[in-house]
Amino acid sequence: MKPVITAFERSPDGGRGLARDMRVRWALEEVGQPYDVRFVSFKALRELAHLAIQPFGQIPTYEEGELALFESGAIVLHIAERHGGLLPNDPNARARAIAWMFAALNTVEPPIFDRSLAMIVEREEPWYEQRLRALENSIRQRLDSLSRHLGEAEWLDGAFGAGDLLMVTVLLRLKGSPILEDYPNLSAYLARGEARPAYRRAFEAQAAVFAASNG
Ligand SMILES: N[C@@H](CCC(=O)N[C@@H](CSCc1ccc([N+](=O)[O-])cc1)C(=O)NCC(=O)O)C(=O)O
Repeated sequence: MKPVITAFERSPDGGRGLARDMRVRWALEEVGQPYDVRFVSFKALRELAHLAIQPFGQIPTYEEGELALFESGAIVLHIAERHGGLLPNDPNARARAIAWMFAALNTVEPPIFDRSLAMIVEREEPWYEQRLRALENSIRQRLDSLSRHLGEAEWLDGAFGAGDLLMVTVLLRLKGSPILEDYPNLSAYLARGEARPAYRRAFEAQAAVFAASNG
């Protein structure tokens, strides 16, 4: 049975893969699991039918038989647990890989996401420049630590896994920014993620949705 995920019928990110269905698409492509997409409008996000599976009125969701899941990180973890290839079998290595999933979403993503949101909705505020500087300092603090951990390694902890998948989608939001260019090993790490065939298939799929909605 093919799982069904939800995504924006018209993504505000212009097909750049920043909406969080991208990480679910990528995980499904990495494990070779075909899936269907139910596209939702911003209006539909607020309707009871969607709130019943996503209490915060957002995408993505993941439905498979009786299971309905929300939270992109939890969905990636579920996919990794149901299929091989995204988490190590060794219990300690698996636990460390899950720690990196949390680090991506809980430690690194927040200032990066908040900066991208601030640059859209807070530009006119009197305190915008100060807030932007504070957010960029927080981002640099996180990237200093991440860059130091990664060093010249290919992935965060051994083979590519769910923690790398999430971390790459987090860093994607900084692609092309002067901040990321200050960390050559993180720019190369992002490029390695983007070069994966499964990433390319997921990226092209979400980009095609935007192109079709823009047609
Ligand atoms: N913690 C949740 C967060 C999900 C989430 O942020 N969903 C967003 C889309 S991805 C975040 C996002 C939003 C916009 C852009 N963009 O580039 O315009 C990119 C990414 C959403 O549904 N927003 C609609 C709403 O809240 O009303 C998860 O990880 O699943």
